[in-house]
Amino acid sequence: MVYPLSSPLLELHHLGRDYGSITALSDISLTLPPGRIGLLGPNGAGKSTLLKILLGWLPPSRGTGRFLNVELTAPAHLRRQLRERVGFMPEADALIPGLSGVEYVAFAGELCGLPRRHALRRAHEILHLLEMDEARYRPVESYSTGMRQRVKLAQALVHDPPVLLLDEPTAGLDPAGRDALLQLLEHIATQYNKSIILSTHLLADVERICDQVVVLAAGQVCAAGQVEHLKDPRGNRYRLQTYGEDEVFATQLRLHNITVLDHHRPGAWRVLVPADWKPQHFFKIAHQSQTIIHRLVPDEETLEELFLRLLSANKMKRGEDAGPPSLSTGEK
Ligand SMILES: Nc1ncnc2c1ncn2[C@@H]1O[C@H](COP(=O)(O)OP(=O)(O)OP(=O)(O)O)[C@@H](O)[C@H]1O
Repeated sequence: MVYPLSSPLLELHHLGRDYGSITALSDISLTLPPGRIGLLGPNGAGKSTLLKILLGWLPPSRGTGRFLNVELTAPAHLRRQLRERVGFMPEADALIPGLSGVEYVAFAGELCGLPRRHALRRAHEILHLLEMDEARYRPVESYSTGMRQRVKLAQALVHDPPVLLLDEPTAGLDPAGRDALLQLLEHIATQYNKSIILSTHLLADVERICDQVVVLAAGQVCAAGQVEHLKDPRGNRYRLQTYGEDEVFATQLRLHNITVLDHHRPGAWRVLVPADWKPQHFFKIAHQSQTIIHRLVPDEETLEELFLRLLSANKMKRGEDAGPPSLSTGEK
Protein backbone atom coordinates (compact mmCIF):
# COMPACT_ATOMS: atom_id res chain seq x y z
CA MET A 1 0.00 0.00 0.00
CA VAL A 2 1.54 3.29 -1.06
CA TYR A 3 0.28 6.69 0.00
CA PRO A 4 1.74 10.05 -0.97
CA LEU A 5 4.58 10.95 1.37
CA SER A 6 3.72 14.62 0.92
CA SER A 7 0.36 14.26 2.70
CA PRO A 8 0.34 14.35 6.51
CA LEU A 9 0.22 11.03 8.28
CA LEU A 10 -2.05 12.48 10.92
CA GLU A 11 -4.06 15.67 11.35
CA LEU A 12 -6.09 16.33 14.50
CA HIS A 13 -8.19 19.42 15.17
CA HIS A 14 -9.40 20.02 18.73
CA LEU A 15 -9.89 16.31 19.22
CA GLY A 16 -11.30 15.14 22.56
CA ARG A 17 -12.52 11.94 24.13
CA ASP A 18 -14.46 11.43 27.34
CA TYR A 19 -15.33 8.27 29.25
CA GLY A 20 -18.45 9.42 31.11
CA SER A 21 -17.27 12.24 33.33
CA ILE A 22 -13.55 11.45 32.76
CA THR A 23 -11.81 13.48 30.07
CA ALA A 24 -9.05 11.27 28.63
CA LEU A 25 -8.17 13.64 25.76
CA SER A 26 -9.18 17.24 26.12
CA ASP A 27 -8.18 19.32 23.09
CA ILE A 28 -5.62 17.77 20.79
CA SER A 29 -4.50 19.66 17.69
CA LEU A 30 -1.62 18.15 15.80
CA THR A 31 -0.21 17.68 12.30
CA LEU A 32 2.42 14.98 11.81
CA PRO A 33 4.25 14.04 8.62
CA PRO A 34 5.08 10.38 7.94
CA GLY A 35 8.06 9.19 9.95
CA ARG A 36 8.93 7.45 13.17
CA ILE A 37 6.99 9.04 15.99
CA GLY A 38 7.39 8.39 19.70
CA LEU A 39 4.19 8.85 21.71
CA LEU A 40 5.26 9.70 25.24
CA GLY A 41 3.41 10.59 28.41
CA PRO A 42 3.00 9.57 32.04
CA ASN A 43 0.36 7.04 33.12
CA GLY A 44 -3.14 8.22 32.31
CA ALA A 45 -1.93 10.85 29.81
CA GLY A 46 -4.28 9.52 27.13
CA LYS A 47 -1.85 7.55 24.90
CA SER A 48 -3.96 4.37 24.68
CA THR A 49 -7.11 6.38 24.06
CA LEU A 50 -5.40 8.18 21.18
CA LEU A 51 -4.18 4.87 19.73
CA LYS A 52 -7.72 3.44 19.94
CA ILE A 53 -9.09 6.46 18.08
CA LEU A 54 -6.39 6.10 15.41
CA LEU A 55 -7.20 2.42 15.02
CA GLY A 56 -10.85 3.30 14.45
CA TRP A 57 -11.92 1.43 17.60
CA LEU A 58 -13.25 4.51 19.38
CA PRO A 59 -14.86 7.60 17.89
CA PRO A 60 -13.74 10.95 19.31
CA SER A 61 -16.24 12.76 21.55
CA ARG A 62 -15.47 16.05 19.83
CA GLY A 63 -13.18 17.59 17.23
CA THR A 64 -12.12 16.19 13.88
CA GLY A 65 -9.11 14.46 12.40
CA ARG A 66 -7.70 12.39 9.55
CA PHE A 67 -5.33 9.46 9.85
CA LEU A 68 -3.95 8.17 6.54
CA ASN A 69 -6.62 10.29 4.87
CA VAL A 70 -9.45 8.49 6.69
CA GLU A 71 -11.81 10.75 8.66
CA LEU A 72 -11.74 9.70 12.32
CA THR A 73 -15.33 10.87 12.71
CA ALA A 74 -16.56 8.77 9.77
CA PRO A 75 -19.09 5.98 10.46
CA ALA A 76 -17.54 2.79 11.89
CA HIS A 77 -17.65 0.84 8.59
CA LEU A 78 -15.50 3.55 6.93
CA ARG A 79 -13.11 3.76 9.87
CA ARG A 80 -12.56 0.01 9.43
CA GLN A 81 -10.54 0.84 6.28
CA LEU A 82 -7.78 1.77 8.69
CA ARG A 83 -7.43 -1.88 9.67
CA GLU A 84 -6.06 -2.63 6.18
CA ARG A 85 -3.55 0.23 6.29
CA VAL A 86 -2.36 0.02 9.87
CA GLY A 87 -0.56 -2.76 11.70
CA PHE A 88 -1.15 -2.79 15.45
CA MET A 89 1.10 -4.51 17.98
CA PRO A 90 -0.78 -4.44 21.29
CA GLU A 91 0.90 -4.42 24.67
CA ALA A 92 -1.40 -7.13 26.01
CA ASP A 93 -0.81 -10.76 25.12
CA ALA A 94 -3.17 -11.28 22.19
CA LEU A 95 -2.07 -14.77 21.11
CA ILE A 96 -4.52 -17.60 20.45
CA PRO A 97 -3.50 -20.81 22.26
CA GLY A 98 -3.55 -23.93 20.09
CA LEU A 99 -2.42 -22.15 16.92
CA SER A 100 1.15 -22.36 15.68
CA GLY A 101 2.96 -19.07 15.02
CA VAL A 102 2.39 -19.31 11.30
CA GLU A 103 -1.32 -20.16 11.68
CA TYR A 104 -1.77 -17.26 14.09
CA VAL A 105 -0.07 -14.73 11.80
CA ALA A 106 -1.96 -16.01 8.74
CA PHE A 107 -5.24 -15.73 10.65
CA ALA A 108 -4.38 -12.10 11.50
CA GLY A 109 -3.71 -11.52 7.78
CA GLU A 110 -7.15 -12.90 6.88
CA LEU A 111 -8.76 -10.60 9.46
CA CYS A 112 -7.08 -7.70 7.67
CA GLY A 113 -8.61 -8.75 4.37
CA LEU A 114 -5.95 -11.00 2.77
CA PRO A 115 -7.15 -14.13 0.90
CA ARG A 116 -6.25 -17.30 2.86
CA ARG A 117 -3.40 -18.54 0.62
CA HIS A 118 -1.86 -15.11 0.33
CA ALA A 119 -2.10 -14.66 4.14
CA LEU A 120 -0.31 -17.98 4.69
CA ARG A 121 2.47 -17.12 2.26
CA ARG A 122 2.95 -13.70 3.87
CA ALA A 123 2.97 -15.28 7.34
CA HIS A 124 5.89 -17.51 6.32
CA GLU A 125 7.76 -14.58 4.76
CA ILE A 126 7.33 -12.32 7.78
CA LEU A 127 8.25 -14.98 10.32
CA HIS A 128 11.37 -15.71 8.28
CA LEU A 129 12.22 -11.98 8.29
CA LEU A 130 11.76 -11.95 12.07
CA GLU A 131 14.10 -14.95 12.40
CA MET A 132 11.45 -17.37 13.61
CA ASP A 133 12.14 -20.06 11.02
CA GLU A 134 11.95 -23.09 13.32
CA ALA A 135 9.64 -21.61 15.97
CA ARG A 136 6.88 -20.77 13.49
CA TYR A 137 5.56 -24.36 13.61
CA ARG A 138 5.36 -24.49 17.41
CA PRO A 139 2.18 -23.59 19.33
CA VAL A 140 2.27 -19.95 20.38
CA GLU A 141 1.69 -20.78 24.05
CA SER A 142 5.12 -22.45 24.16
CA TYR A 143 6.90 -19.21 23.12
CA SER A 144 9.32 -17.23 25.29
CA THR A 145 8.54 -13.53 25.92
CA GLY A 146 10.90 -12.53 23.10
CA MET A 147 9.15 -14.86 20.64
CA ARG A 148 5.73 -13.64 21.77
CA GLN A 149 6.75 -10.06 21.03
CA ARG A 150 8.07 -11.11 17.61
CA VAL A 151 4.95 -13.00 16.66
CA LYS A 152 2.84 -10.01 17.76
CA LEU A 153 5.00 -7.85 15.51
CA ALA A 154 4.60 -10.39 12.69
CA GLN A 155 0.78 -10.20 12.86
CA ALA A 156 1.06 -6.39 12.68
CA LEU A 157 3.18 -6.66 9.52
CA VAL A 158 1.47 -9.52 7.70
CA HIS A 159 -0.72 -7.33 5.46
CA ASP A 160 2.19 -5.00 4.65
CA PRO A 161 0.66 -1.82 6.12
CA PRO A 162 2.42 1.51 5.58
CA VAL A 163 2.02 2.39 9.25
CA LEU A 164 2.71 0.44 12.44
CA LEU A 165 1.22 1.36 15.82
CA LEU A 166 3.31 -0.22 18.54
CA ASP A 167 2.17 -0.24 22.16
CA GLU A 168 5.12 -0.91 24.49
CA PRO A 169 6.76 -3.36 22.03
CA THR A 170 9.76 -4.14 24.25
CA ALA A 171 7.77 -4.67 27.47
CA GLY A 172 9.10 -7.59 29.50
CA LEU A 173 12.18 -8.22 27.32
CA ASP A 174 15.67 -8.65 28.73
CA PRO A 175 18.36 -6.19 27.47
CA ALA A 176 19.53 -8.52 24.67
CA GLY A 177 15.95 -9.29 23.53
CA ARG A 178 15.09 -5.62 23.66
CA ASP A 179 18.12 -4.69 21.60
CA ALA A 180 17.30 -7.37 19.01
CA LEU A 181 13.68 -6.22 18.67
CA LEU A 182 14.69 -2.55 18.37
CA GLN A 183 17.18 -3.49 15.67
CA LEU A 184 14.41 -5.29 13.77
CA LEU A 185 12.06 -2.33 14.10
CA GLU A 186 14.76 0.05 12.87
CA HIS A 187 15.45 -2.27 9.94
CA ILE A 188 11.77 -2.60 9.02
CA ALA A 189 11.12 1.15 9.29
CA THR A 190 14.10 2.16 7.16
CA GLN A 191 14.28 -0.71 4.65
CA TYR A 192 10.55 -0.97 4.01
CA ASN A 193 9.80 2.74 4.44
CA LYS A 194 7.15 2.33 7.12
CA SER A 195 5.89 4.98 9.48
CA ILE A 196 5.83 4.02 13.13
CA ILE A 197 3.89 5.40 16.07
CA LEU A 198 5.60 4.00 19.14
CA SER A 199 3.82 4.41 22.48
CA THR A 200 6.17 3.63 25.34
CA HIS A 201 7.47 4.61 28.74
CA LEU A 202 11.01 3.70 27.66
CA LEU A 203 12.63 6.89 26.45
CA ALA A 204 15.68 5.00 25.24
CA ASP A 205 13.46 3.06 22.78
CA VAL A 206 12.16 6.34 21.38
CA GLU A 207 15.68 7.79 21.25
CA ARG A 208 16.84 4.77 19.25
CA ILE A 209 13.98 4.52 16.74
CA CYS A 210 12.11 7.81 16.44
CA ASP A 211 12.82 11.11 14.75
CA GLN A 212 9.68 12.85 16.05
CA VAL A 213 7.89 12.85 19.40
CA VAL A 214 4.47 13.75 20.71
CA VAL A 215 4.39 14.33 24.46
CA LEU A 216 0.97 14.02 26.09
CA ALA A 217 0.09 14.99 29.65
CA ALA A 218 -3.36 15.00 31.23
CA GLY A 219 -5.04 14.61 27.85
CA GLN A 220 -3.22 17.52 26.22
CA VAL A 221 -0.24 17.82 23.88
CA CYS A 222 2.74 19.37 25.71
CA ALA A 223 4.87 19.39 22.59
CA ALA A 224 5.20 17.74 19.21
CA GLY A 225 7.84 17.77 16.53
CA GLN A 226 11.34 16.70 15.56
CA VAL A 227 13.32 15.59 18.61
CA GLU A 228 16.31 17.67 17.50
CA HIS A 229 14.18 20.83 17.25
CA LEU A 230 12.55 20.34 20.64
CA LYS A 231 15.81 19.79 22.50
CA ASP A 232 17.25 22.82 24.26
CA PRO A 233 20.54 23.55 22.39
CA ARG A 234 22.23 24.56 25.69
CA GLY A 235 25.26 26.17 24.05
CA ASN A 236 26.68 26.89 27.52
CA ARG A 237 27.26 23.30 28.65
CA TYR A 238 30.05 20.88 27.77
CA ARG A 239 31.28 17.41 28.64
CA LEU A 240 35.00 16.85 28.97
CA GLN A 241 37.24 13.86 29.44
CA THR A 242 40.66 14.80 30.81
CA TYR A 243 43.91 13.20 31.91
CA GLY A 244 45.95 14.98 34.59
CA GLU A 245 45.58 16.38 38.10
CA ASP A 246 41.84 16.91 38.58
CA GLU A 247 42.31 19.28 41.52
CA VAL A 248 44.60 21.57 39.52
CA PHE A 249 42.20 21.54 36.56
CA ALA A 250 39.22 22.23 38.86
CA THR A 251 41.01 25.28 40.27
CA GLN A 252 41.54 26.62 36.75
CA LEU A 253 37.86 26.03 35.94
CA ARG A 254 36.84 27.99 39.03
CA LEU A 255 39.24 30.83 38.19
CA HIS A 256 37.50 31.17 34.81
CA ASN A 257 33.99 31.23 36.33
CA ILE A 258 33.14 27.76 35.03
CA THR A 259 30.68 25.83 37.17
CA VAL A 260 31.26 22.09 37.52
CA LEU A 261 27.83 20.42 37.26
CA ASP A 262 29.06 16.87 37.57
CA HIS A 263 32.42 15.26 38.32
CA HIS A 264 31.54 11.80 39.57
CA ARG A 265 34.53 10.00 37.99
CA PRO A 266 38.19 11.11 37.75
CA GLY A 267 38.69 13.04 34.51
CA ALA A 268 34.95 13.18 33.63
CA TRP A 269 33.35 16.62 33.79
CA ARG A 270 30.06 18.31 32.92
CA VAL A 271 30.45 22.05 33.12
CA LEU A 272 28.53 25.29 32.67
CA VAL A 273 30.52 28.09 31.00
CA PRO A 274 30.08 31.89 31.07
CA ALA A 275 28.48 33.71 28.12
CA ASP A 276 31.63 34.69 26.19
CA TRP A 277 33.36 31.31 26.53
CA LYS A 278 34.73 29.56 23.43
CA PRO A 279 35.51 25.80 23.31
CA GLN A 280 39.19 26.51 22.45
CA HIS A 281 39.58 28.27 25.82
CA PHE A 282 39.40 24.85 27.48
CA PHE A 283 42.67 23.87 25.80
CA LYS A 284 44.36 27.00 27.12
CA ILE A 285 43.46 26.24 30.73
CA ALA A 286 44.29 22.57 30.23
CA HIS A 287 47.77 23.59 29.12
CA GLN A 288 48.09 25.85 32.18
CA SER A 289 47.18 22.95 34.48
CA GLN A 290 49.24 20.31 32.59
CA THR A 291 46.09 18.42 31.70
CA ILE A 292 45.30 16.64 28.45
CA ILE A 293 41.76 16.89 27.03
CA HIS A 294 40.76 13.60 25.37
CA ARG A 295 37.20 14.54 24.56
CA LEU A 296 35.23 17.77 24.44
CA VAL A 297 31.56 17.74 23.30
CA PRO A 298 28.55 20.01 23.80
CA ASP A 299 26.36 18.64 26.59
CA GLU A 300 23.11 18.25 24.63
CA GLU A 301 19.81 17.80 26.39
CA THR A 302 18.90 14.12 26.62
CA LEU A 303 15.43 12.91 25.67
CA GLU A 304 14.79 12.22 29.34
CA GLU A 305 15.73 15.79 30.31
CA LEU A 306 13.56 17.11 27.45
CA PHE A 307 10.62 14.96 28.56
CA LEU A 308 10.89 16.06 32.20
CA ARG A 309 11.27 19.72 31.21
CA LEU A 310 8.15 19.56 29.01
CA LEU A 311 6.10 17.85 31.69
CA SER A 312 7.11 20.29 34.39
CA ALA A 313 6.38 23.28 32.09
CA ASN A 314 2.96 21.76 31.34
CA LYS A 315 2.26 21.21 35.05
CA MET A 316 3.17 24.81 35.85
CA LYS A 317 1.01 26.03 33.00
CA ARG A 318 -1.96 24.03 34.20
CA GLY A 319 -1.38 25.30 37.73
CA GLU A 320 -1.51 28.89 36.48
CA ASP A 321 -4.52 28.65 34.22
CA ALA A 322 -6.60 25.95 32.57
CA GLY A 323 -5.91 27.13 29.01
CA PRO A 324 -4.10 25.25 26.24
CA PRO A 325 -0.40 24.34 26.73
CA SER A 326 2.15 27.04 25.88
CA LEU A 327 4.52 24.90 23.82
CA SER A 328 4.03 24.34 20.11
CA THR A 329 1.56 21.62 19.29
CA GLY A 330 2.41 21.67 15.62
CA GLU A 331 -1.02 22.99 14.70
CA LYS A 332 -1.01 24.96 11.47
N1 LIG B 1 -12.63 2.52 29.47
C1 LIG B 1 -12.39 3.53 30.30
N2 LIG B 1 -13.33 3.97 31.17
C2 LIG B 1 -13.11 5.01 31.99
N3 LIG B 1 -11.96 5.71 32.04
C3 LIG B 1 -10.98 5.32 31.19
C4 LIG B 1 -11.14 4.22 30.28
N4 LIG B 1 -9.99 4.09 29.58
C5 LIG B 1 -9.16 5.05 30.03
N5 LIG B 1 -9.74 5.78 30.99
C6 LIG B 1 -9.17 6.95 31.69
O1 LIG B 1 -8.76 7.89 30.72
C7 LIG B 1 -7.51 8.46 31.08
C8 LIG B 1 -6.49 8.22 29.98
O2 LIG B 1 -6.23 6.80 29.96
P1 LIG B 1 -5.30 6.11 28.88
O3 LIG B 1 -5.35 4.64 29.14
O4 LIG B 1 -5.66 6.59 27.52
O5 LIG B 1 -3.87 6.71 29.29
P2 LIG B 1 -2.40 6.15 28.97
O6 LIG B 1 -1.56 7.34 28.69
O7 LIG B 1 -2.48 5.10 27.93
O8 LIG B 1 -2.00 5.52 30.37
P3 LIG B 1 -0.99 4.26 30.64
O9 LIG B 1 0.37 4.75 30.28
O10 LIG B 1 -1.16 4.06 32.11
O11 LIG B 1 -1.46 3.11 29.81
C9 LIG B 1 -7.13 7.89 32.42
O12 LIG B 1 -7.59 8.77 33.41
C10 LIG B 1 -7.90 6.58 32.46
O13 LIG B 1 -8.21 6.23 33.79
